[in-house]
Amino acid sequence: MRKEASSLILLTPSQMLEVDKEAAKTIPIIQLMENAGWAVTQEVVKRYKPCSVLVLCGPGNNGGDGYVVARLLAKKGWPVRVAAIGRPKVGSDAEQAAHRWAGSIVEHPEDYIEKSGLVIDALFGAGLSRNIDSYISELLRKARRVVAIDTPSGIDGATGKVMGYAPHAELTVTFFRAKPGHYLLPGREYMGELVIKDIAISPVILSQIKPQCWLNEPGLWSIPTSEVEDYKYRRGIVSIIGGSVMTGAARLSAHAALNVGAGLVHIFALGSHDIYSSSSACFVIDKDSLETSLQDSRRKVWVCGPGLLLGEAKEILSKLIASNVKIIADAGVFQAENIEMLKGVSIITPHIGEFIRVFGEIKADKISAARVAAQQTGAVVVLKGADTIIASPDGRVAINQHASPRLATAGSGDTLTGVIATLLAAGMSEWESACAGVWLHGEAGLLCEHSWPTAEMLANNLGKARDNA
Ligand SMILES: NC(=O)C1=CN([C@@H]2O[C@H](COP(=O)(O)OP(=O)(O)OC[C@H]3O[C@@H](n4cnc5c(N)ncnc54)[C@H](OP(=O)(O)O)[C@@H]3O)[C@@H](O)[C@H]2O)[C@H](O)CC1
Ligand SMILES: [K+]
Repeated sequence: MRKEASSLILLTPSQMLEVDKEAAKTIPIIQLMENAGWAVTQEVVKRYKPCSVLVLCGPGNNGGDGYVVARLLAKKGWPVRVAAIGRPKVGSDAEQAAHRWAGSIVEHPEDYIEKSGLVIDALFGAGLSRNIDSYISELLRKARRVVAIDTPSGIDGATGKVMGYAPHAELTVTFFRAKPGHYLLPGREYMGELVIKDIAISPVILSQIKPQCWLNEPGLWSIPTSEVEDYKYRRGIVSIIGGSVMTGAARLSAHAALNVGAGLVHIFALGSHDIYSSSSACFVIDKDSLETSLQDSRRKVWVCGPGLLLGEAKEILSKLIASNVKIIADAGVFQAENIEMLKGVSIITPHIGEFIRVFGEIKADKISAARVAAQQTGAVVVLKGADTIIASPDGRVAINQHASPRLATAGSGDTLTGVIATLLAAGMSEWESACAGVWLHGEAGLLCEHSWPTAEMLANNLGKARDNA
């Protein structure tokens, strides 16, 4: 089902704290905590039969949620133990929640954790501020089945990084909106099933927060549908530079473009035309010079990079930039450690190795690095990986989790470039084309998950993927 763009918003832990502050103006935090604890309890009883539960409560509001869960599960007759790892501050909401827990508090959770049927991890959530210490990591290591409140403790909600240690949860229940760390790797691997629960915070607050990050799903963008009066020029023309030596990449890009609905695909071949013209009767192979081809005002979108040698990529890219066409740069273009060369390009699609070659090592995290690269080049950056990040020069970021590891096959990137080019040629914006292209590519991979897809198989599934968006 198509989701509302608002439900795809991801909030960093600091934005979430702002939300809490705003929400507290109308609903007391203790009530939000009750709602959060109730939401977790509901999800637990839905999935598990009554069993012995150990709730590990931290000193902050994450711990506060834990005390509520303990109380509600005990009320349902479940055998519950609570361990307080750090006491809540005097007068805090978490302290109030702790007071409402009438049961005992175990002093040595290490004596019970292995024997507990379920461990509720309510140690740290949005307020995680440093690495988990060795006592806590050793304790968590002993847990057999973990349900995490908000996030498994130790996962940085902003980046998905593991701060020292984090348990692998079976279920993670978060509230209002998810965080980037729920979907970025390695964090995503620690969530188990992720459930986002409404705890009565009004979405109106979001307009004050000005979110900049989304999960990449249909709803964030929409792809033009075919119309009765469609004709090839309205569907859009994609022009692809074909390498002189490595000809497979441009052919795959072209194949993908046609399969995902391009009206027309031109290939401008740098070497012999033969291999390109014999690949598909549907490709139009340019006979004119590049300069003449560029004068055709209907040909607004050009793909430069797949299968190109460095010298070829450099020379052609500068000519394309000078012609003011929209360019999607990939592969061959990233052989140069040169950011300047990319200024004037619309979309770049590097994988992590290519990204590092051009922009240098990732110092902080992938989201910040992709944002900076987008600002430096003025291009939408598609940082490809199992958690592809799409970053716009205006600061917007989308995280894609809609993909299969089986997409990691030779030529897969070339097909992605062809898809994005097609959407751009169909009139979508750079940002939307990049986001939608990444999702369609993922969907095509998921459609052939029963096998080990080749890039050609991926390309063949793109039409169906477009219909599913
Ligand atoms: N809107 C909502 O979604 C609501 C969420 N709720 C829950 O509240 C938490 C966030 O609560 P907060 O109190 O801000 O933070 P935490 O409970 O996650 O943790 C803060 C305390 O933990 C200490 N801390 C942090 N990291 C470590 C560490 N590695 N080792 C030891 N102690 C640590 C921190 O200490 P400081 O020295 O940094 O101050 C704090 O004492 C959210 O996750 C939800 O579960 C609410 O229920 C309301 C609605
Ligand atoms: K937690």
